Amino acid sequence: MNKQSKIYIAGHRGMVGSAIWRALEAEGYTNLIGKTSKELDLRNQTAVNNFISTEKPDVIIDAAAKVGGILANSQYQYEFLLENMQIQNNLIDAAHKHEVSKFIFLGSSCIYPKLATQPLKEEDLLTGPLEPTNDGYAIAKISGVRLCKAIRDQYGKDFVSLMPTNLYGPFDNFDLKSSHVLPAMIRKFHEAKANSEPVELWGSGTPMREFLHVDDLAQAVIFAIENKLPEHLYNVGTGTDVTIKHLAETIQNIVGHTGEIIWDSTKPDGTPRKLMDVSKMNNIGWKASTTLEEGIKDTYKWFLSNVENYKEVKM
Ligand SMILES: NC(=O)c1ccc[n+]([C@@H]2O[C@H](COP(=O)([O-])OP(=O)(O)OC[C@H]3O[C@@H](n4cnc5c(N)ncnc54)[C@H](OP(=O)(O)O)[C@@H]3O)[C@@H](O)[C@H]2O)c1
Ligand SMILES: C[C@@H]1O[C@H](OP(=O)(O)OP(=O)(O)OC[C@H]2O[C@@H](n3cnc4c(=O)[nH]c(N)nc43)[C@H](O)[C@@H]2O)[C@@H](O)[C@H](O)[C@@H]1O
Repeated sequence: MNKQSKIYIAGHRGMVGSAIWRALEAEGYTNLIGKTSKELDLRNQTAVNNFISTEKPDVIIDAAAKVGGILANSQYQYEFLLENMQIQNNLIDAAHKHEVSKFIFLGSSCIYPKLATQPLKEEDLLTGPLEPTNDGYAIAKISGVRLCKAIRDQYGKDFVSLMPTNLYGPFDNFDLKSSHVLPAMIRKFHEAKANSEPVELWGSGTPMREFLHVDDLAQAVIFAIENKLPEHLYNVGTGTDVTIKHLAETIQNIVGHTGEIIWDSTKPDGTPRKLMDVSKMNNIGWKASTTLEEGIKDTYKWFLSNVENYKEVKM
């Protein structure tokens, strides 16, 4: 790819899409295109097909999806399964029909079996039952991985799937019903700190999670744009994880909250652990560089400048 290649970032206003856009601009890419969901509903097959046939991008990055934390995923399984399959099927098939030369599909670490041996290797895919709280979302993402693999194997095209671990950073979703844990904790501790009120967190605090700053993921995507990756599927993470309790204490310290933490055991824990084996991606040349503490500080700083504009998401 050269710096004038036309790159369509589906979902360019989201946390991931906007980070990829910023990173590509910073690298000197000049021909980026994006559409909001109002301008182009990616669930609409005809509209997607027309858009891709008119624009003829060289590269498509699929960062558009219905995304949410553990509660939203478990409550809206139908929408997470259906809408994600619609969005990715429409994009992948239009890219195939209109000779897009590179397609980067973004999935998630929840595609791997709930109780797979840790750390999770790419080869663990489809070797056991999924975590029930995100079964719909995971099945949609697995089908996206397999669709890209089928095109790659059958037609020799450069379609590749990157599986990021739990992500966070600027433009994250801070809506408490639909967000992931890290932005939820930032908001909860921030709002409780003035009066040292107690903060209620979900589950037992014992599950372990790996967290990657979204700017590091953006670098992995640029790496995949600039290199033809030899395999169809790569894990993208830091290779280290922490307990949810440790995450809570770290965020509590950074935000400056001094009140009590209460664990609400009526809320689900989800999968006990999902640490990625990132050796494949590390061995070909990409590595995460942001520490969890630096990343949380950066995200809290962003949150403070945008505190008036919480993204309240209707699932
Ligand atoms: N967040 C994480 O922890 C995480 C972890 C692993 C993988 N990922 C993956 O990364 C990708 C992006 O996630 P994110 O966190 O950036 O989510 P996000 O902030 O919610 O952004 C999602 C984007 O998708 C677009 N979108 C959703 N439905 C659409 C539709 N019907 N038509 C057109 N556009 C639509 C939205 O567009 P509008 O803004 O225009 O409505 C939005 O920009 C997803 O594939 C997700 O699975 C995320
Ligand atoms: C990356 C995504 O991760 C999602 O799983 P998953 O890591 O459990 O998603 P999270 O919603 O980030 O939750 C991670 C852990 O943090 C706990 N937690 C504690 N307090 C809170 C809180 O206030 N809000 C939230 N949201 N969690 C909280 C939650 O119970 C769970 O054990 C999947 O459902 C998706 O499919 C996707 O893979």
